[in-house]
Amino acid sequence: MSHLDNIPSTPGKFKMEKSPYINRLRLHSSLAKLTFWSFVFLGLILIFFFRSPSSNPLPSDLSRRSLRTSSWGGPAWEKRVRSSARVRARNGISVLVTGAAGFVGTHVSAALKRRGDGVLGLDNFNDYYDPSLKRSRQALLERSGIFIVEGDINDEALLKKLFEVVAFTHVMHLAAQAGVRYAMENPGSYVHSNIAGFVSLLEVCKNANPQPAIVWASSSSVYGLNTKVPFSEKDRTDQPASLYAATKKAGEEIAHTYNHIYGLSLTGLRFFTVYGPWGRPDMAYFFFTKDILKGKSITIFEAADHGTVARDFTYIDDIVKGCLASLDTAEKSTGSGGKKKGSAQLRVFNLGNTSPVPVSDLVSILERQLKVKAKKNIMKLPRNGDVPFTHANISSAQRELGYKPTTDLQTGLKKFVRWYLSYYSGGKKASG
Ligand SMILES: O=C(O)[C@H]1O[C@H](OP(=O)(O)OP(=O)(O)OC[C@H]2O[C@@H](n3ccc(=O)[nH]c3=O)[C@H](O)[C@@H]2O)[C@H](O)[C@@H](O)[C@H]1O
Repeated sequence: MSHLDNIPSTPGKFKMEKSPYINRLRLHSSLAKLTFWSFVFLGLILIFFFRSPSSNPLPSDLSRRSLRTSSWGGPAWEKRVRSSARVRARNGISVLVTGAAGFVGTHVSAALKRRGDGVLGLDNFNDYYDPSLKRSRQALLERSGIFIVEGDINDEALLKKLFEVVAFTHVMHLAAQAGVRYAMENPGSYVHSNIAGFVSLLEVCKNANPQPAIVWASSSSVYGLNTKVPFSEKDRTDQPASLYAATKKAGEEIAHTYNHIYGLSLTGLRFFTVYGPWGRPDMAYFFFTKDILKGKSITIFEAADHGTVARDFTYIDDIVKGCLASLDTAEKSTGSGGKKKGSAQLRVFNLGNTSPVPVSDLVSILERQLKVKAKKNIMKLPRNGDVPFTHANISSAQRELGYKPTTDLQTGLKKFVRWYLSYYSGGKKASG
């Protein structure tokens, strides 16, 4: 019988005085096991921290929509960031564009780069609509030397790092959860992007030294159920019809707070139903085009008593001009390192087209341009966030920014249809 045969099967019953040698052996083996498992545990913790720079766990519905920050940092990454943000024109500005792979973000980034400004993009590439369209926009921007960092505006560590690498003079904040109807399906995503994300960005901007001037996307939807037209910036904005509108309105109040406490220069732009090439597949003009071409029926909403539903559709190039003029006229923030040194600029502008068009007319224009008759299904405007009409008064933007829209819906849709046909005939499938 060997010594080991004496070890009782139940360790707790082992008697030290009876077998001191075996006891020592057990003690050594326990210590070895303890050390081994401690190393494994430590290793797992290290792997977890090194692999996720964004340590905030996200709610499952948000993580599903791929909002996690992918890996960033390191000398090669910093070099790309610096090179993309390098100003090439005399008196140029360096701009961090959030939501750069989005519809407006792509157009604004490209326009800034064209005039020699430094541009760095940031986008989380979530799957609210077909991410492959966002990747195509990214490829387009890459060709003109714009790098889009893949990350979420809620990732303050990443934002801080970006400001350490580049002293941005301006932020064009376009990252948002858009869409008025989707807010009933996924309300959390609106709070996450439009409120928490905006605060996270402002926190980093307020601590930056120098603080950047910020221009950001509000929305025509803040006018909610107002009946007085055209909508003016002086009108009330306290009756939002959707959670989307409510989060944009909250953004305007949050902007006031950061301007008041920290001296951040902030300009909010109330966009009116922006459309055009590289647009958003969740918007009516886009999916109407897709469905008309497929022979699928489309639903056209009508207001009470068969009333017309109309929008002040605004072409993307006009919006881009308004964005650039806002950046160019933005005064510097007055604070530094989180401290206010004096009062700073706080502005809100309508950027619309000033000529509302009934949705039924939008459909007629599409039918003519696509040379296909739409199968129409008329339905009462559902109570899901939609408002019956929008109409912008743009006198303030005209005066302060020199903003003057020049593209009517017919001309703008022609450009959109041309892009749509060429993009989706190139092997891409319209989805989302
Ligand atoms: O200005 C804004 O701030 C917002 O503009 C946009 O919202 P909206 O003006 O509602 O655009 P969009 O959905 O294209 O519906 C257009 C019209 O088609 C009607 N509509 C819509 C769907 C449908 O099936 N049938 C229909 O008639 C519908 O009733 C409406 O009259 C952005 O999506 C939003 O993110 C925000 O930026």
